[in-house]
Amino acid sequence: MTLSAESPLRNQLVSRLGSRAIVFVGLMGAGKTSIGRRVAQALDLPFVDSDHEIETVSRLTVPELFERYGEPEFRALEHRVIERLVREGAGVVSTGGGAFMNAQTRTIVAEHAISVWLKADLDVLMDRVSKRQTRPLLKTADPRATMAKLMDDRYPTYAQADLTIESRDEKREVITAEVIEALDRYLDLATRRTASAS
Ligand SMILES: Nc1ncnc2c1ncn2[C@@H]1O[C@H](COP(=O)(O)OP(=O)(O)O)[C@@H](O)[C@H]1O
Ligand SMILES: O=C(O)C1=C[C@@H](OP(=O)(O)O)[C@@H](O)[C@H](O)C1
Ligand SMILES: [Mg+2]
Repeated sequence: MTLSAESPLRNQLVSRLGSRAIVFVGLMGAGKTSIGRRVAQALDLPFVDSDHEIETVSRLTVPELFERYGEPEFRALEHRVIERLVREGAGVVSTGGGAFMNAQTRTIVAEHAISVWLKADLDVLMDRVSKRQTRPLLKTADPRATMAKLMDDRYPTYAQADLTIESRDEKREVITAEVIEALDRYLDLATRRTASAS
């Protein structure tokens, strides 16, 4: 899906968005980084991936951060980075899979952003994460069982996001278009509600 910067649909959506960011949440492999980037491109908005931003500010990779300083330090930095990005209204922000589990991060996101949960089933997630070995949490004896446990632990929390999109085995362009349509419907409804209340 490509919307030109002058497209009326794009302009209406972006104007209804105001200073809010669009924040992607969901498990590793759900497509937050790749779909987030495409949504930003289609809407002509800036794109930031929180893992990438963390790597820039720390000058370490995510696996190096986990190894040298441990997960709690990574989580603290992740919260600070996301808080800054979301408060800045930084366009589209794709978070790492654990970020939305932090209650303070969820509060900041609820106040300053529209959250989109990319939801995928276990087979899809495992297929996608198997291509790269860059996720420390999956360096276990049984990564599939680890991912299944993370689904159980995290899905009730991801479900608190404003929108849920099934990130199934479909072309990235199809999922991107579905996200934009869902955002458009959500913002349209919110605008109507505000208009009828005033
Ligand atoms: N709809 C899709 N179809 C095929 N591959 C996909 C799709 N969405 C994401 N991917 C691929 O799956 C891998 C994981 O996606 P990524 O965006 O890094 O997920 P996340 O940031 O949620 O962990 C990447 O190689 C990405 O290109
Ligand atoms: O689920 C998690 O806790 C993590 C997800 C990763 O990001 P992606 O979800 O983009 O893979 C990255 O932040 C880190 O490895 C921890
Ligand atoms: Mg990612």
